[in-house]
Amino acid sequence: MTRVLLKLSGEALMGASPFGIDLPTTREYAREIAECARDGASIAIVVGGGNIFRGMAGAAKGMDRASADYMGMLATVMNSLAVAQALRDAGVAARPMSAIPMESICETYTRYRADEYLKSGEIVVLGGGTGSPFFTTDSTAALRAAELGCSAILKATQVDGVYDSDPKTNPAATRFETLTYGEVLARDLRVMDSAAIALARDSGIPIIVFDIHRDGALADVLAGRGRFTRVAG
Ligand SMILES: Nc1ncnc2c1ncn2[C@@H]1O[C@H](COP(=O)(O)OP(=O)(O)OP(=O)(O)O)[C@@H](O)[C@H]1O
Ligand SMILES: O=c1ccn([C@@H]2O[C@H](COP(=O)(O)O)[C@@H](O)[C@H]2O)c(=O)[nH]1
Repeated sequence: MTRVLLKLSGEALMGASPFGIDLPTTREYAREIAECARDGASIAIVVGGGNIFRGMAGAAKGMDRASADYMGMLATVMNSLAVAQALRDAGVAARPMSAIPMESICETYTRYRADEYLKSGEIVVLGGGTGSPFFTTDSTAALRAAELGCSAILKATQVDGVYDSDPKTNPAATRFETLTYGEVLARDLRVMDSAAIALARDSGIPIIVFDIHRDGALADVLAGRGRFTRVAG
């Protein structure tokens, strides 16, 4: 069975709203993820928090960086509860787990338990990032992919791959089909942070960057079809 780590951008959960969680959008992603799970994929999800809070933004406004980052991590726990609930509503077993203990809300992440749940066919939805400030959920995705033995990191985001500059600010940006980890780092292509790229490289885990907004995108990526950028060695 293919085991993959799906990194779901927090911003993707906003739908057309300016911030927060748009339930119809979240349910639509959940339906697609559930279908892939029913088709046999074993899926661990790391959820971002950019739709609710970004630590750097808080720090820029005068908060101390670590406190702002903890607020960001709490935002990812809220998102993971919403995603796990939407997955259950879509008919699959899904379990939110948090890197930061908050036992009346959800189970604390341990590698052993997450691995057991995945083996039994559940989807684990990992909130709280790494549990440490000064990191991101992209780094969390690379870390969890390595410790859970995932064959790929699927970065579900707002754009359909890695470009030579940010396509949201440069309409003339051109997309890559494939890149090496070294090229992403050397060219400072900021679709993921450099710590995440370095960790994926050191663990030999390919990263697939794709647009989550397209219908059927996840099933296509799992089948090696569709439009995406593959970052590997
Ligand atoms: N070279 C590049 N190629 C592609 N996208 C890029 C590049 N540089 C910057 N980006 C931007 O990176 C963004 C991907 O980040 P994403 O929204 O997935 O953020 P995240 O921090 O991983 O998640 P969250 O939304 O939870 O904070 C894209 O929306 C895109 O605009
Ligand atoms: O390990 C981690 C993960 C996240 N954070 C903080 O949370 C926000 C939201 O995560 P995104 O990856 O930007 O979606 C992030 O900006 C950090 O402030 C963290 O501190 N440690």
